[in-house]
Amino acid sequence: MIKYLLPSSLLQAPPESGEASTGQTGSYATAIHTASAGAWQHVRMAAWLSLPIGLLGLLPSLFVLQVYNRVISRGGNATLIAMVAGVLVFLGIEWWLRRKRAKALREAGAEIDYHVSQALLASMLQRPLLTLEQRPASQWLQLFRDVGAMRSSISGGLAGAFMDIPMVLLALIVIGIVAWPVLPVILVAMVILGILAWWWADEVRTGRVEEIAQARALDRTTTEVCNARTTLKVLGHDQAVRQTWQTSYDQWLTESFSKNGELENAREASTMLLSFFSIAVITVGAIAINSQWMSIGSLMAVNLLASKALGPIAQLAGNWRSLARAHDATRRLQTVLQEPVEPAPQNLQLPRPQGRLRLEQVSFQYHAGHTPLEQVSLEMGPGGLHAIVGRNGAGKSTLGKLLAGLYRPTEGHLFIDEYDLAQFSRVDIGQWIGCLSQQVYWFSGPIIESLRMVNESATDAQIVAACQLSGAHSFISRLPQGYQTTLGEGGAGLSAGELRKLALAQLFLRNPSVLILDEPSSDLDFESETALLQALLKIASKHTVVVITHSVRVASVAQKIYHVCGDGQLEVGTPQQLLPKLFGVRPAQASEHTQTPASDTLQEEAA
Ligand SMILES: Nc1ncnc2c1ncn2[C@@H]1O[C@H](COP(=O)(O)OP(=O)(O)OP(=O)(O)O)[C@@H](O)[C@H]1O
Repeated sequence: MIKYLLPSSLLQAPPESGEASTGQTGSYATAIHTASAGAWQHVRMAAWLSLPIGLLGLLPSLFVLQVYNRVISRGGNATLIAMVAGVLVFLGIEWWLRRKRAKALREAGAEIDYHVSQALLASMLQRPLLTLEQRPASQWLQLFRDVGAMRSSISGGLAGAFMDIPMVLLALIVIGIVAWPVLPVILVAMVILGILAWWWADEVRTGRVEEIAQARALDRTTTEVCNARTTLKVLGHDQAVRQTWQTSYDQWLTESFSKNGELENAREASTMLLSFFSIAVITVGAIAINSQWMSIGSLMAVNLLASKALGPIAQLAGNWRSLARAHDATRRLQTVLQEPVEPAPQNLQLPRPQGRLRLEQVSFQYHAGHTPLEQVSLEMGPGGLHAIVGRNGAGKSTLGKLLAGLYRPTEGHLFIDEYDLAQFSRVDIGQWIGCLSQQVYWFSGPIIESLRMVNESATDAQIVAACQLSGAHSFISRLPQGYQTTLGEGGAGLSAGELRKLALAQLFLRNPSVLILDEPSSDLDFESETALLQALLKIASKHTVVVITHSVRVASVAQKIYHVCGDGQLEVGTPQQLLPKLFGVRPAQASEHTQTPASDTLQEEAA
């Protein structure tokens, strides 16, 4: 049955896809197929249960037939009581079987939801940063909602209607036996309802494309407005945004309203047709009774049987929309799940590198065509503080992301010690290369839990030491609940500088060989920047520290400066060589406020 509810082409395991350079193309491509195979046993169970349910569904009509033909004419009350008792018992059994069938279908839906949701989340987290950045959050949310659409097509009313189709056949057989003169009327009714259901299915399907496009546009706008709510408040010019949102909303509402209207028409028309055919059955039946071709009991029974025969077909017409939605959802999910992901973690304990980074003829080009780096070769570390500088948009963060293994070079190779980074997943690389990005996102919840998230085995002493090193300990200590303070979404409740210090503490807790920090001091006050520089200098004695910065103070204490020129080229030199040219100052002037700590405040276990 899954085959009918979901696009059958997707339920076959896709052919082995050609492996991309990452080696993991389509590793989740079979997720829907696997989930459907898992759900199949529940669906099969539901299908088997449908047979006795179908048979028991005939009982009320046979009961009516017997009451009219035997009980009323012969006045046998004892027979009636026995028959009622029997029917009640069988109704109880039918109710129990129906509950079991509904549970089996729910389990089938849950099986699909569970596996596909997990595959979707894993594939989202495991895809290269560059492709991750290309799909907005609203589209990811839509995909997770799509999983729900798949589930409800299996466990909702539509699946029940499909399961009841065998009942249609049984009902027709009984009608043929007890009331053959009305059989043609019912067959004609079935054909008309079937044609209408098919025709509406096509209507729904063709209209869905436009409706989906409008719904997506609305989702995108709504997500952006929600993300930018504080900015809008600050700027105080929400009128333009309201206008954009309203336009998008109106377009979606108009489309959805007209599609809903068509479906309502389909549903109402089905109900009216059922009533019409009921009258037609009674009329033909009455003529047949008058001609003594059948009894009144048969007519009463056939009235009940007709609803059993026509009900599932009428229900299908009303449920096409959810079938169309499930089809679209499954196709979208399948496309996304087939997209390339990064290699899976190697789970191999390799010797920890010392932290020597080497770029060999590396070029990097964005899909849009921009090439921030062209044939760049360089070496950093092991150890030491290295500053990457350059004008806005020159390509500093791009270089940082390449060094962190977040972007893969378009050409050339990148090594950490003797290892080529191309062979590792981001999870593997993450043990050795830690990265603090320009935008820090903090998860809601107690501070201590978010800190522990990055290193579950960290002791309390190590967490406190990492916070002391990053400068977070002093402000956390002043909070009434200290480390147990619960922060809101995105770290609401703390300042940008405080959040940056917390993110730094997380980075220190991971204790990587190489630390890459993208503008770590951008939100920090003068004193905090001084403290950070002292901490970084100390860490740089044992680790390779790469800082992307616009700060002349940071650049002045670096062992080497890497100037990203913006034309794809890179200039390397000491602060003495490059500071006067790039910042117009001498290193001594820039670093006069930065002294290495007199006492050893660095907690070795944290770094
Ligand atoms: N995901 C992306 N897709 C396409 N182009 C991008 C992407 N990210 C950055 N760019 C482009 O690449 C160039 C370098 O960006 P990058 O973020 O590396 O600059 P930067 O030197 O770090 O700038 P800033 O000092 O402003 O942070 C920019 O021109 C930018 O428009």
